[in-house]
Amino acid sequence: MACPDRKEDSQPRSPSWGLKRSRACLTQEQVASQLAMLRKAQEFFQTCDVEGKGFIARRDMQRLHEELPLSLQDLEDVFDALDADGNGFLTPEEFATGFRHFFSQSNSSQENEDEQVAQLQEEKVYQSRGDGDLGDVDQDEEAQFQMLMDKLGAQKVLEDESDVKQLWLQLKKDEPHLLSSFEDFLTRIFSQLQEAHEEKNELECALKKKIAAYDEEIQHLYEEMEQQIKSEREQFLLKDTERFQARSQELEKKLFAKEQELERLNQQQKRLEGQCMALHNDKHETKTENTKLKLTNQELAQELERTSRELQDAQQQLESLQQEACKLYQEKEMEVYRVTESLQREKLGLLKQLDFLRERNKHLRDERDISFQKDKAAKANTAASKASWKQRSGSVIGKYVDNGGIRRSQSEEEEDVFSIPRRKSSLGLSAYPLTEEEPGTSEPGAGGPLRRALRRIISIEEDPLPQLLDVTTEQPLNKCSEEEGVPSQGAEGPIPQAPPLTLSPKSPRGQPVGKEALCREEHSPPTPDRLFKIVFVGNSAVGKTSLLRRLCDEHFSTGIAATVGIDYRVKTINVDGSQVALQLWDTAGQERYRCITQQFFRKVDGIIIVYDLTAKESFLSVRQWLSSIEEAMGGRVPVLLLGNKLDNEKEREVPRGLGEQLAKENNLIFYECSAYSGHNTKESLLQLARFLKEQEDIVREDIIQVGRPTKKKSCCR
Ligand SMILES: Nc1nc2c(ncn2[C@@H]2O[C@H](COP(=O)(O)OP(=O)(O)OP(=O)(O)O)[C@@H](O)[C@H]2O)c(=O)[nH]1
Ligand SMILES: [Ca+2]
Ligand SMILES: [Mg+2]
Repeated sequence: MACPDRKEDSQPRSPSWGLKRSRACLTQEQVASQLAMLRKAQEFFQTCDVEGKGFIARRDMQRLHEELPLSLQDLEDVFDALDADGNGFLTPEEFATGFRHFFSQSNSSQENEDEQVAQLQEEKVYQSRGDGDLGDVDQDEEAQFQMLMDKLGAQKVLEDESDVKQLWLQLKKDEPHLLSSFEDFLTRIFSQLQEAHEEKNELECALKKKIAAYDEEIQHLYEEMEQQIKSEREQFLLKDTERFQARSQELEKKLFAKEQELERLNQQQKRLEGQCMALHNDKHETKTENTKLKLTNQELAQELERTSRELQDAQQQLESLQQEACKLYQEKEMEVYRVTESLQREKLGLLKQLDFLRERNKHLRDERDISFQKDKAAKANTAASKASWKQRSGSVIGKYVDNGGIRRSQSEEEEDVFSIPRRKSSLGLSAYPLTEEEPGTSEPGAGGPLRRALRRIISIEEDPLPQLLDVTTEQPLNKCSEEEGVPSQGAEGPIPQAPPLTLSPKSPRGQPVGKEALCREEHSPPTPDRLFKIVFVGNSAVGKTSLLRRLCDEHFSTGIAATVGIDYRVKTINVDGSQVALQLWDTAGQERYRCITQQFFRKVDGIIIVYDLTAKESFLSVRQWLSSIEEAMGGRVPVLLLGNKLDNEKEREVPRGLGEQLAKENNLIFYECSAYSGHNTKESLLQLARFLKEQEDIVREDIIQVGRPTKKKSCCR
């Protein structure tokens, strides 16, 4: 823009410009000028775009300030005017369009100026003419020429009419006939020029249109490109966003997984913490328990110490008691020995008496025979003589002389009288000397000796009841003490009172204590041929007394008081065809009576340990009972273990298996029974009795084989 300005300024009225203007009336000339203008515009554009960017920025325009005589503000205005779309850049097209526009404007202003100049020149010519001598003629000619010009419309085409005017004036003057030709020529020329001018305008218009179309196309392309870039960018952004989203999703997933993992770990940690806490608590509890147990342990140890001290004391006491007992025993033995001696002396006396009586008897028989023969002769007195004999036979001797039937009752009587001194002389001496002498002294054919030899040698009379028993007032016990009591009074002098005929070979031993009970129960069966002494032991309230009552009375009585001291009953049972009398001793289970009970162990044939299967501790005490039996008898006695109260199954505390196991371990006979229902009571007793019988049978065989007396008791266990 500055460039044309500059050219305008530099050559405003140059003759070449006037030529150009005249040429522009022609189409070719117009095109050529347009091209030249474009070139110029291109040149100017390149000048402005020093860096060759392809566009001009505002900055580039401002640089021209130094080269052009324009202010910065002017340059700014120029730039704004050229920047048609106002984007701050001037494309070559914009530049060219602007340039052309500017040019055309400046051209039209130039034309106006030119016209004015021409008028001024014409005025000057006219003035000069007016100034000359030819004033009127010239004015005429001038008017004519002007009219011609006007007619031709030359003003529009010609810039300088002076040449044509001079030529026209010359012709008019010199050759007026040519003037019309010249005027025709001018008319033709001017019309052609007019046409060319119009053509040029048309071309210019077309060019403008084309440029506009071109610009539009470029604009369009530019827009398209921009659109494309935009879409590309959007696409790229979209892709990027997608990628980003995918990536973020992936990351989110990962994050989620991590979070879950974290959660899981957290939970695990919590669980572990809980466990830790629980363990800690446990530990704490265990610790406290431990300390408690330690304390208890210490206490127990102290108690143990105390108990062992007490035990020691008790042992010492026991030892002293034992020594005392031993002394007493020896004293007793001595006394027994003395009594036995006196008895033997007594026996010798009695034997002498017996001899005497036999003699006497013989004598009497002889006498009777004689009198009988005498009476035969005198038959009238038969009845009287019979009566007198009966009265006699009432005497003791008569009884003795009588048959076996009488002999039995006699032996009973005899026992009543004699058994007591013999019971008193018990303990070891027993009836041995008696039985040895008896075969010789007794009548042959009495049938007794062998049988008696096989009989049980020891009977319960050998065991004086402990003095404590005198306290108990149970019926059998009273009888026992009565029996004991009566003869003991006469023990000092039994010989004078006893009739001489009482020593019977048929009486192997005294009737056992409690024979009354036995006789009461067993009236019909014959006298039992064996007797065993059995003792019931076990904790208090296990049902020993109840069992005894069930066995002897065959009923269960409620509300039994705890047994005090010792009591007994006799029960005869049939064991495989033979009658066996069982002397059943009931002991007190309470702790304070234990020492009394233990004294009984030494002289028993069998022991029944009872426990209550609904009370565990009673079962646990069984081992204590076993050891005290072992202590007293050395394990030589058969033991029956009874678990009582089987009827009360729902309160059972001791499983059957435990009882069986204990029995197996200690080689015991074992039953579970009920005194209440009677279940297994007889069966168990029968089993024990059978065992005792078989055991005794073996001993008997041994005695027969060896042919000498053996100690009765044998071990079965
Ligand atoms: N259900 C049931 N109760 C029984 C049975 N035997 C005994 N009893 C009860 O057990 C309690 C004690 O019985 P006792 O026979 O006096 O016991 P004990 O062993 O003689 O006791 P001490 O004399 O103190 O040694 C009583 O209340 C009886 O009724 C039984 O077989 N079944
Ligand atoms: Ca622009
Ligand atoms: Mg009892």
